[in-house]
Amino acid sequence: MEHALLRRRFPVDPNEYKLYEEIGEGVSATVYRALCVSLDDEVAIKVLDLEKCGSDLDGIRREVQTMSLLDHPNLVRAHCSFTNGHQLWVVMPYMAAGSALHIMKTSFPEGFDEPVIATLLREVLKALVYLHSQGHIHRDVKAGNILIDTNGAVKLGDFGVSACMFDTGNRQRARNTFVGTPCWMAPEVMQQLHGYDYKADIWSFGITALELAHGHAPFSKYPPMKVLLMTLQNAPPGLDYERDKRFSKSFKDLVATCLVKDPRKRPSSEKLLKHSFFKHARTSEYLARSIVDGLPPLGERFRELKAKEADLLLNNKLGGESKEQLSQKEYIRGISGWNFNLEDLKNAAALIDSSNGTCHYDVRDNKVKDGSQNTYSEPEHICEEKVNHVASGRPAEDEIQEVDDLNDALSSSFPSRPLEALKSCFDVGDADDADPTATDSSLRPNDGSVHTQQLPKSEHRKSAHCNGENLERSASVPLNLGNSGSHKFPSGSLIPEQILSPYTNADLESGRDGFRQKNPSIRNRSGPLLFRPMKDSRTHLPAVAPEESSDGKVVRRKGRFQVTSDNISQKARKALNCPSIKVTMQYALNYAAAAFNKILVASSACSSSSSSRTSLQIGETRPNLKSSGILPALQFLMQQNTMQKEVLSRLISSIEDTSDASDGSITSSSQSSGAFVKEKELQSYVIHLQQSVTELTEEVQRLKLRNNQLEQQIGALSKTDERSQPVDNQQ
Ligand SMILES: Nc1ncnc2c1ncn2[C@@H]1O[C@H](COP(=O)(O)OP(=O)(O)OP(=O)(O)O)[C@@H](O)[C@H]1O
Repeated sequence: MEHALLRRRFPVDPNEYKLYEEIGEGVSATVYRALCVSLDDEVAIKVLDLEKCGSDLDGIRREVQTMSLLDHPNLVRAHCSFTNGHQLWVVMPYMAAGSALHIMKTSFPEGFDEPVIATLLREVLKALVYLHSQGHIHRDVKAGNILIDTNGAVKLGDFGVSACMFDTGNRQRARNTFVGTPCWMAPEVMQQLHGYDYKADIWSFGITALELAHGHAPFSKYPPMKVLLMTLQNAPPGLDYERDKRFSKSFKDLVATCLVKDPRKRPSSEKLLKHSFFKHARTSEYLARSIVDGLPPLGERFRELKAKEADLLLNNKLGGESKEQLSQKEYIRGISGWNFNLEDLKNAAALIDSSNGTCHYDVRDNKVKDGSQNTYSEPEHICEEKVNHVASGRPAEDEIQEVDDLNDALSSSFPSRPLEALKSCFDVGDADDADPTATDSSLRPNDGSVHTQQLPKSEHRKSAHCNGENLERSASVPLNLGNSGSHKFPSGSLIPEQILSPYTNADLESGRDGFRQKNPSIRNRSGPLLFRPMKDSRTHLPAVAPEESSDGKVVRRKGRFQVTSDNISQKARKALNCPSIKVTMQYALNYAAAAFNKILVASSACSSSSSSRTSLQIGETRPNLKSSGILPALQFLMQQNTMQKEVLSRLISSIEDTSDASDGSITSSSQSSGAFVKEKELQSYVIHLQQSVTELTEEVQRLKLRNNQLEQQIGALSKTDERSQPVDNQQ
């Protein structure tokens, strides 16, 4: 393991780097090949737009810290990081072969051979064993994050910083519910019922194994909502088909071991490393020989892939089948997204063939696949995921009917995209709200136009590419990297205050309210990379649990929404029991939870406005709840409540519509006296606020502890410098 003290010091000045071509692109970051001039070392620089991630600067700081503290040969570790204008630059070792996904797309569209897979997975698993032992969850294990060097060295990338990528617009809301990419996402992460732990990485690891074996992840051709539905309802995917005959029994067993729906039944990473499959693993030299040698330069491959994507997009538009194809492209890019169109839910259910328990695609799908990715054109791919109705215990017709019920139940209130209507009502003040279908934003080439606040990314990319390959540019040349007027604060030492320095105290003081209004989720509650179970959304909201009604009848209660069981109509009851509506309700609850978090933030902002210091420094984020400070928050809360109540009322009445006229006993607290209910709600929110304060205090303690560790490291580094000084002088 590389020792911290022996590391070379990478400069924390953007002018010390020469940016070359673009080699990768994420949701809100672009990765460039670059040269560190003073050290004459080739590096990769990940450029994150802090304005895009502005809603979770705290999260970024925490995660960049994490990135600097973790140290393992199979993890990409940041050399240093610093701000440049509105951007955060993270300087990393350059992994010249790129990601396993890039390599597959270029040379192995059908997936790798087993020894290659075993070698890649073993290295990734070593990284996971280390991460888990340090109390971290990676949360984004996938082929796109397995980076390979020319010598065949394998490193897992994108830990830490990745989490902030979702924190803008709709993605920010997505972040509050789950993190990761749907195809690789464990069922418990999707459900968010009981939280999740490091076993979620084991599921993603199993999906990654399938991805490396087939060239794409299971369900990758489906839109996100279908992926959610299929992951939750279907039997886990595996290596069970004709085309998988080439794989050994031990590989099949490894995949089956990881892809168990119950996380408790999945092995730990440590145990998994002992699996017999890894006997097939070879050396890094083998990897270099078999998959790296002969590859065109990374920048060139990246450009070609982008050109292919652009073609696909163009074809989509011309062919008028953009929706399905865009979703595919979304997955080709490995980006998660949201699509709540009920038609998709119905289509997903319609894919289920009750007679043989398999899924199939229609002619249209096939055409799309043929025209886009040859990966999907072979007959065996046309039927790749088996749907296990025995597992779900219900015939397919029922599932289709349930989706119909769900549609019936909701469509009267929300004529189109009902879940988006819920979303927009539960979330306020977000700059990106205008386009609820903005999942597609990530699909647009040069999507700078989507985020109008920041310098356009399109220009950024244009300048990076305008002259074709190897466009060399000094980092000081504006690439919208805005040196002028910016505040540069080196953060090579990764001291949190420095990392978050583009905002001056004055900026923060004068603009905090506006800033937080624009970025309401400044405190990300999903706890990126910290090893603790996700908070159950029910800690924010009244529990979802069966309970006895006053007359002894069981009622189902979801927040303020309660249903008496014996009076509800058959149809409405069915709709409520439908997994889709359970997921729907969970989203609703999660968005309500997100709204609550914003209230917490608002109260924090109010209370801290009297302070002259920035609240973005470690240990200062805790809200100080004074009555004068909390008043605006409570007003905000009341406003929120009214909106939420409206939505819930519409939801209730839509379900009532589906029941018989005689059935009229669906009740909700919205029917109770308004003032009394509001008072109760406020009381309960205040209790939640107090709970959150306690949690924040704990988090501050944790951060302080880390800060101390950092300071010790800095101290040790300074001592080493002092010791080496006399030697230099003598020379
Ligand atoms: N150190 C590196 N060396 C070479 N290529 C890299 C490096 N880091 C990242 N890349 C390339 O850039 C791509 C995007 O980087 P990264 O995964 O960190 O961004 P991201 O926004 O987190 O992506 P995603 O949203 O897919 O998780 C990677 O898939 C990889 O191909």
